[in-house]
Parts: sequence; structure tokens; C-alpha cells
Amino acid sequence: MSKTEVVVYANQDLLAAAAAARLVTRLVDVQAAKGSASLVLTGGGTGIAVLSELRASSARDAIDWSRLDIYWGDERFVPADSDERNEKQAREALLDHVPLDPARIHAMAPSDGKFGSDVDAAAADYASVLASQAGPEDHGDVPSFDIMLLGLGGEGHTASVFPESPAVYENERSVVAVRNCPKPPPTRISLTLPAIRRARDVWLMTAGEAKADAVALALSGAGEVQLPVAGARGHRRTLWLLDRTAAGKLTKVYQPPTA
Ligand SMILES: O=C(O)[C@H](O)[C@@H](O)[C@H](O)[C@H](O)COP(=O)(O)O
Repeated sequence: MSKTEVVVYANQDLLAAAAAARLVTRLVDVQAAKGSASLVLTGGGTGIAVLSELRASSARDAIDWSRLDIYWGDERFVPADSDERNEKQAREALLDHVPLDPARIHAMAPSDGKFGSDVDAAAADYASVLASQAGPEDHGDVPSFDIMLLGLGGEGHTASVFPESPAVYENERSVVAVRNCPKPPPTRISLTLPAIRRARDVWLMTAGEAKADAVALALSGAGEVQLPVAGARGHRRTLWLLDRTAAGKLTKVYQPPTA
């Protein structure tokens, strides 16, 4: 039975630093247990800030970078060298500064890659990459990711799955193309909620008052069609890492000690 935990930090900087520290601990434990680990990255300010904090951490090299598989939960369908690309931001924040095995960095295709402007082909290709990485123990065509990092929007999107969008109704495919996305840029590639739920741990990381309603609704049982982040659950654990403002509308159960 999956469990949900909520941890509230005083501010966004502390949230990012603490999430990075948690990543070191969890990835080291997973690698000690099974030799390798898999981490799914997210775009967005908080997600990239966590990677920057991980790069700066004095404990970061306790992780065996050569045995870490990197994936993305979503990607903006833009040219490879665009500053809007999640992969480029992640490389600048962390990936290009640690000794990862390049063959274990599984990026989604850019709009100037081998599929050109065909975002559907690029999404289908990533689905096949996931299928190729899944093993018999995964019982399907998506790996059981050890940790999936996700952000969320004020209206409840996560990855690039937006409320009432075609992606939120997708129950067959693991990866879809997203068009006319309310958050620019408009064309993206995203894991679907069923694929997100293949993760052992889902870590939802967000800060700011603008997210408080979505956080409170998601933690009080909102439906995933209207609030996709409510459907982002790990099959082992769902961990919400928040700053005080994003947690501002939660019940007292989740409020940090007043001291
Ligand atoms: O590619 C993206 O834009 C992200 O995957 C998106 O889901 C992001 O995580 C949220 O919109 C939160 O972004 P902020 O942390 O910047 O609020």
C-alpha cells in the first residue's frame, strides 16, 4: 500500500537544498540494495533548483553516477540548444558536471532531432525507449523508476499533463505528444499518469502561494482529470516537498510545528 508524506520547509531555497540531500540518501540506498538506480527529472524552477543544489552538495559523489539512469517526465519540443529545453537546463545545472554514463541519459528528442517536427514520432520513440529499459520485474513497458521528480502548476498540471487535456485521459500509451499547452512552449512530450504511477517513489516538489490551492485540493482527494497532479502517485511512496506558502492551505495535519 502506497503511503503519502508531506514535508514543509521554511522557504524555496531550503526546500531545494533538502530535496537534494534526500536524493543523495535515497539514491545511495537504492544503489546499495540493487546496484543501480533510476531517476526521472522534471522541468520548472523548483526541479532545476534541486539539480543545482545536488551539484553543489559535498555529499553528491556518494552517488555512483556511472550506475544511474536518467529519464525525463516531460520535455519541451524545441531545438536541442534552446534555453527552454529541460534537458539543456538539467545538463547545465548538474548532468554535465558529474560522471554519468552517457548511454544512461535517456533524453526525449528535440524538435531539430531525428524526427524533425514530428512530435508524435518523438513521443512514440520515447515510449519505445522506456519499453526497452523495462525488465521482466517491471510487468509492463515502463521501468519501475526509483524516484520520479515532479513539479506542479497552480491549476494542477504535472509534467505536461494539464487539466481536461487529451493527455489526462490517456490510459494506454506511456508517452504522448502535447499540443496547445497552456504553459509555453506550446508543444511538448510527456509521460502519462499511468506511466508516472509506475514509479516507486513520486516526489512532488513545489513552492509559492500560487500553488497552495492545487496542493490542498490534491491532498484532499480531488480527481485527476480536473487536477492531474492528484493522479501522480508512486506505488511505494508519494512525497510532497513544499515550502510554507505552497502548504499554506493544508489542514493542520500537515502544518509544521509553530515553533
Ligand atoms: O516542463 C515543465 O514546465 C515542467 O515539467 C512543469 O511540469 C513544471 O514542473 C511545473 O510547471 C512547475 O514549474 P515551476 O517549478 O517553475 O513552478
